[in-house]
Amino acid sequence: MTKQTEVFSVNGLSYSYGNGKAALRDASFSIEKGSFTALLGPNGAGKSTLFSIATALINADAGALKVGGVDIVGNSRKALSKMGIVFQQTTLDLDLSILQNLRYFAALHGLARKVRDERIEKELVRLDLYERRHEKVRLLNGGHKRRVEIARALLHKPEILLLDEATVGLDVPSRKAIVEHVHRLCKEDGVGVLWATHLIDEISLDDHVVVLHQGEVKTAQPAQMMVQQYGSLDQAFAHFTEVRQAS
Ligand SMILES: Nc1ncnc2c1ncn2[C@@H]1O[C@H](COP(=O)(O)OP(=O)(O)OP(=O)(O)O)[C@@H](O)[C@H]1O
Repeated sequence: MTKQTEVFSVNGLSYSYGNGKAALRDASFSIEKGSFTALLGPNGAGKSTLFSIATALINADAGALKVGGVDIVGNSRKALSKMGIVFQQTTLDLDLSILQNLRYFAALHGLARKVRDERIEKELVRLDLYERRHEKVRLLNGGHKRRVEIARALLHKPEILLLDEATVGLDVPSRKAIVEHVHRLCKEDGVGVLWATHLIDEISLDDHVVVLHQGEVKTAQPAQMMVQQYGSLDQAFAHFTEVRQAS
């Protein structure tokens, strides 16, 4: 039975691209409401494959993925309405303004004008972008584009926010600002977060960590416990993946 506070779960998930190698193998973990879960894995671990299944781009060969208790297979519309997503590559329209991008997305979700405007204002204010709302997205730097994508992903009030390597290509201050903002969202809004990364320094001691390696979930536990057991997150990661992380 789905726990009341569980906003995302994968259970025995497997997928192969048909080349005889499993991109995901019997992967299981779950995310509670308001929890920040880092999906930590080196390149090729299977993170993007998991995101493709979560967004109904591909169907798993076996196992189940649920969003707010709703199975993505057969109910993808309902499951996706409970999920916000920020992909690795930007999916904003660069020739539209920030506001136009957000309004377009709000329309896709059928938000009424008043609700739409209130939510857009709230998200842009707390991301420090409200004054720039009429600027074309093309003119924004990478960090600000990411902020707009995060604002957009929250407009329909998802229970879970999925971010796939959201800080790739950003400078250190922009990365830090985004990591901090998303952690705040968990606390302030109670949204669950799945944060795919290969960068250990993006993880806080209060987070949960799922280590994915060669398609397998090697461990899923609080960061604090990993540190207690292995001395540091770096050492824990090395233990579970048997590779030292390149910086
Ligand atoms: N379209 C595809 N066709 C065949 N194999 C694929 C395809 N996409 C991914 N793979 C393979 O599946 C495995 C998991 O890849 P995936 O992209 O999910 O990992 P990842 O953790 O997201 O890595 P990265 O951070 O490099 O994107 C890898 O072995 C990869 O080579």
